[in-house]
Amino acid sequence: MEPLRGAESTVGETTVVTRGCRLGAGSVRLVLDTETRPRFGWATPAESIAATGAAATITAEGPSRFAEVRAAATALFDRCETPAGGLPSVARPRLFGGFAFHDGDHDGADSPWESFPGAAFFLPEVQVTARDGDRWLTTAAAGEGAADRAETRLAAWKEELADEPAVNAKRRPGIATREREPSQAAWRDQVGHALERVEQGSLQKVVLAQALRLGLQSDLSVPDVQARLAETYPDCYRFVFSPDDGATFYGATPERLVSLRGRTVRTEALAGSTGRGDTPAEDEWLAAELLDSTKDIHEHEIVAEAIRDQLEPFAASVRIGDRSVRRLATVQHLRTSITAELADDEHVLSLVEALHPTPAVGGLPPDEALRTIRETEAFDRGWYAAPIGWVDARGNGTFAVGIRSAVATERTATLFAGAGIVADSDPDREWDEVQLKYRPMLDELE
Ligand SMILES: C=C(O[C@H]1C=CC=C(C(=O)O)[C@@H]1O)C(=O)O
Repeated sequence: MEPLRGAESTVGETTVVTRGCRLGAGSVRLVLDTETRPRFGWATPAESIAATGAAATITAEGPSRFAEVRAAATALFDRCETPAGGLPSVARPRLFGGFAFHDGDHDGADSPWESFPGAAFFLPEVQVTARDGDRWLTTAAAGEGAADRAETRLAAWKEELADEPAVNAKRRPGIATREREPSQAAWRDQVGHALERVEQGSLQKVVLAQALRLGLQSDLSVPDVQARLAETYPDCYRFVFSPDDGATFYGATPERLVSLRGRTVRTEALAGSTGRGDTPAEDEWLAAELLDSTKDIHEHEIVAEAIRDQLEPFAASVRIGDRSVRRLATVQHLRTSITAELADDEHVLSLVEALHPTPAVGGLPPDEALRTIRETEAFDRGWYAAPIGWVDARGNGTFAVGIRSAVATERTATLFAGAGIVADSDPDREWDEVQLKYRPMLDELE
């Protein structure tokens, strides 16, 4: 069907019909394995979702992409007919997608992001949600005969999902070639230039990233990778998005940008890192050192304060939790949870727009940091470190920050990772930190 573009939306003409039913226990893997595009996967400790096929799509470009998607999403849900009696919240249709990191084009050499617009969302033809030991199937169809098609789809997928094929997710593709951007020598120069700006006082913090381009020895199965990441990173947001037959963006990110339920906002500051120890005692020692590190606390507080400042105009109250250590398989981070109660009803995409990019992935002041990133990084960030997630008809939703991520085709993968540069940052230590942040994606490929 016609894409529903943010600016030139055709949504007003379209009626979308949704249907849903309960399926019972099981996984959502079969939907992720489908050849149909777009496809989206989302897994948290609370729920797993797989979605495929587009009953409607929304795309937008440039700085107004957040507002355009918000307007098109609202218009689309206004045209959505749900079954009489409604659907339980777990089974309600959602729009899945995300945004590019930068406002404008940033075409580095050989960008792997060709099939990723500035913003892309879709209302899936098929959505399966697993939560609390149950699975729910939701189907949608648009235009003429929509109700019949949504019902036929429901019956067909209900049957399809009754049998779960056994899958062996153990095989990794293997790595044939590696290409780093930048080299370690060039990185030292880049961090040196950023530090000069910090010393001059025009910049407090900038997050510089690196890219690792891999050629793979055999075909990559992203659903297999996601199954393995569920074992190693169960507490992270595990996501997969293939907008079309081109590349797939996937990752296991520890960082929530924002979630909104009613008027309750949950977000966090995650910045400041150290490694894992070989023993529990060494882990504890590293965590204690991190909690005591003036440089890391400074790097972290810039993020916590910026998030509080961005939320305050929307909020009746903002609560900043205690600083703690978030321990992941290969790294440990400083983390502060931040919650807010909104003064009025808001759409989650308004909060996404206000918060992105936090200084955990951009820097401070934001404009100077973004300029430094554009002038320094010789590759296209694409959707790396940008908001990815879902939104529903009520304007609720959850968005993660797309770090610990890769963009891949069957035989190539480009991994991204970055580090916050502040006064006192040491280029070689930051280099080592970036290598640790590649591990979640790298370990699943080699
Ligand atoms: C930018 C990344 O991590 C951010 C999140 C946690 C800790 C970070 C740090 O210590 O630099 C970064 O701000 C990345 O993983 O690519």
